[in-house]
Amino acid sequence: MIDYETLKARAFAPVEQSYTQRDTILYALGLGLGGDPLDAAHLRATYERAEGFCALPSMVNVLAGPGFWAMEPDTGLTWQKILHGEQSFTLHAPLPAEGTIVGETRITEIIDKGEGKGALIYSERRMTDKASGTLIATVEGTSFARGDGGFGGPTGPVKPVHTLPETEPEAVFEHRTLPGQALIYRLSGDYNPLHADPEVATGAGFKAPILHGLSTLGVASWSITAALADGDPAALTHLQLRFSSPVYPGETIRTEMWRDGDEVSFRARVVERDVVVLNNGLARLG
Ligand SMILES: C/C=C/C(=O)SCCNC(=O)CCNC(=O)[C@H](O)C(C)(C)COP(=O)(O)OP(=O)(O)OC[C@H]1O[C@@H](n2cnc3c(N)ncnc32)[C@H](O)[C@@H]1OP(=O)(O)O
Repeated sequence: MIDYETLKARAFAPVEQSYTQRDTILYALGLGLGGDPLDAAHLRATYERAEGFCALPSMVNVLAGPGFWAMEPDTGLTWQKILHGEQSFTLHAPLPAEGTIVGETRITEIIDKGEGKGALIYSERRMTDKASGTLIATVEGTSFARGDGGFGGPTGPVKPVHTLPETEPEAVFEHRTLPGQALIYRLSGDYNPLHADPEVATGAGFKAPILHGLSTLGVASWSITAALADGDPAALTHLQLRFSSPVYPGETIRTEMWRDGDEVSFRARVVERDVVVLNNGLARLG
């Protein structure tokens, strides 16, 4: 059972993470990039000598975080039933391809959706470049704790969601994920067994381990810049979305986009099952 005051005040020590170009490339491989090794856009993220090689902006989501802290025994959370509900990130400065980042995490609110429905845990991480002191990024996430509703906490306000146009998408981009993608992606720091252990996955109600939501988010982030920013991944400065359904590794993700100046509304669907997996997306270029 969640104790509202205790969980909201949970202290997270600052996390200092040094990473190299090898980590930057491993992150990109965990999005299924490199699956087309003759494609310049794939190489730009996976080969350090390629022209325009850089860290993908969405990598801020895996750096200097507290890990899957819900598994720690004193949280009161049913960690096996937690799903990633929403995520956003904003780049205040480009993410270096290697360096040392300090992340400071806090829980900003916990919303009670009711018994049998769940709880929303909102968190925020501010990420600073250690060498220069520059604020690099702000990352916000929502955990949907399906087993922990009815704890007597506030029932709102919830974060507003971005509304997509009702017209047909103006651009689409397809990316085939790898069957072993979750096993690669987890090496960037999210070791939740839900993404690797078949027994844990079936226990949580899935037919097999599901892909990390943040890997799907990385695919959509990269796809937007591949389709609308001449393949320059660093053009992406903000992205927010809601995870609407799980993805199984090996499925094809089609990102559907509407552009309005620097802003791109988007959603993504799994082609094989025709299911929307990312919804209410908003990205900013430049
Ligand atoms: C630790 C795990 C890491 C991972 O990476 S997991 C993989 C990535 N995440 C996912 O695959 C999650 C995909 N999303 C889902 O499966 C579902 O989506 C949810 C289980 C999260 C919710 O589904 P349902 O309970 O059927 O939602 P509803 O009946 O459509 O709405 C109930 C209330 O919940 C709000 N809500 C729905 N989806 C989300 C979301 N993704 N994040 C935050 N809130 C959400 C709605 O608005 C509504 O609220 P109101 O009752 O006030 O009208």
